[in-house]
Amino acid sequence: MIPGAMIYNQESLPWIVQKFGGTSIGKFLDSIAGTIIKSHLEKSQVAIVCSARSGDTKSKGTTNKLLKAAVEALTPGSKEYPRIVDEIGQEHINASRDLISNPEILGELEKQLLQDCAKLKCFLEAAHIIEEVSPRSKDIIISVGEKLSCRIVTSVLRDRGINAEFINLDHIIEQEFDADCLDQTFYDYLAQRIAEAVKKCGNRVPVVTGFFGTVPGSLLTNIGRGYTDLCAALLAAGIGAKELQVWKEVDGIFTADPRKVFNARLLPIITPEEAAELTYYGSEVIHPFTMHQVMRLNIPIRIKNVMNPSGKGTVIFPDISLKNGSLTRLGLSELLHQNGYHRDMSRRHPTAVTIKNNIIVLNVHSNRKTMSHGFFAQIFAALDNYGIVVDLISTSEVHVSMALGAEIVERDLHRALDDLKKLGEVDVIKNMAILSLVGKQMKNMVGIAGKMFTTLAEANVNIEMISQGSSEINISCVIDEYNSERALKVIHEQLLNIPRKNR
Ligand SMILES: Nc1ncnc2c1ncn2[C@@H]1O[C@H](COP(=O)(O)OP(=O)(O)O)[C@@H](O)[C@H]1O
Ligand SMILES: N[C@@H](CC(=O)OP(=O)(O)O)C(=O)O
Repeated sequence: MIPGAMIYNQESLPWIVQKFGGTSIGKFLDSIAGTIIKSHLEKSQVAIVCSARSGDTKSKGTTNKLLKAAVEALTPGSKEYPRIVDEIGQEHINASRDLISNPEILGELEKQLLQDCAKLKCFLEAAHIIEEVSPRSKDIIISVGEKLSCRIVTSVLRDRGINAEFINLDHIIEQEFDADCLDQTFYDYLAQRIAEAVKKCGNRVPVVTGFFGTVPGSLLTNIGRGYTDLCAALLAAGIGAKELQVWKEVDGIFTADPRKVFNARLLPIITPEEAAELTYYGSEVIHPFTMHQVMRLNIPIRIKNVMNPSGKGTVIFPDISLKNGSLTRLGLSELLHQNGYHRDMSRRHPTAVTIKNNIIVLNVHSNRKTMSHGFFAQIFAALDNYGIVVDLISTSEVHVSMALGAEIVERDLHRALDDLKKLGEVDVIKNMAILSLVGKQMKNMVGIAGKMFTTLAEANVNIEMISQGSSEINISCVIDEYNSERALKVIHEQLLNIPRKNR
């Protein structure tokens, strides 16, 4: 390359999609732009998808601040929401000044950032006047986070000699869809639309807002927080990428949360079902909708660490790779054996253990002496009426125990309880945790449940409820949240701390 010449995507190379989370952009943009993206451009065409910027933690990040501004806009006489927007604007300008040396690029960027913030202030002002923030308005408010973040990333890349282009997905959805039934047709449409937007960039490196437009029924309601992972997966699917890389601040997926279990092992490979189960039950490494969109097209996901870019990370590999032989092409069949999988993809040992805190248990004991048909149906109808999702369930003929995430609105819970009390005796236990042992086809591992519960008993951990679903992949129990970290550690020690030669 001629010194000083701009770097572009090279059309003959295969695509990879790289997704960067908010805290990574907040803390490591210098190395993301200067090292990570640059080095991948040598072997691939790269498309970047970014979340809204966060400082040290997601809880103090831009998306949470924007949601707070939306709440403030509804508070009579509040002066807080314009202040929050100014604070967000200033943080982004400060970050840009720290990272960009070219005065022209910086000047243009600051102008754009100020414009986005001014527009947001007007929007919030209007919401304040009409005293209404609809789900759709909330989406528009949070979309500013990804816009500001992607503008900075694009400018920093240009400053480092990479010819990047900002892509805003605000208006990507032009067709009508039924908000109550966002099926694969909708996701296929989105994948194709996002890919079209990216292809319009030609050989410039696309920097795509992880926020994707007017999702019917609202993005926050129908997809939820962490939606950027799904956006990246849809782009990977639409563009036919050879790999989706999700960059985080952890080396990959471990046998347990590495912040809590210090000798947790990094898993070089994992099946999508196992990754989904871990994500759902507390190890929030990737948005749960992400997996399906890429796996169905045989595209692997690699979780990598922005603080350790040369690490291999964890590969979530598509099961179908096994069937059509592409696993060998991906260089994974050897890895598969080394990592405790049999050829039929069952596991020799459990894969990981995870904890989901902040759980409520509901016990319903039927008031009839004999089983009346419709008892279960009535329970689920009562919960469904108030949009309450059940994480785990265990039943006998006249007794149902359910574990629910405690983020349920208190009012909805009370109303559901009133309905449930008509069916029988109900008791509610708060501050509980779900402990899940995950592993593909665990039902074939004779004695594993026995070992799990003996280990907990020996550690004096009382079990409130047990569930081994038909999924074959998860044995879960509900324990007191107070015991959760200790339980995680003993289960890891006894069931996952497997000597290398036996793995
Ligand atoms: N089994 C697991 N493997 C890896 N990380 C896990 C696991 N369980 C929980 N975690 C936690 O998930 C977090 C995900 O990475 P991080 O980059 O910090 O998140 P985010 O992108 O949401 O900011 C880590 O902080 C890690 O401690
Ligand atoms: N900014 C959004 C979207 C997102 O995907 O975030 P992250 O990639 O940092 O989890 C959120 O906070 O939910």
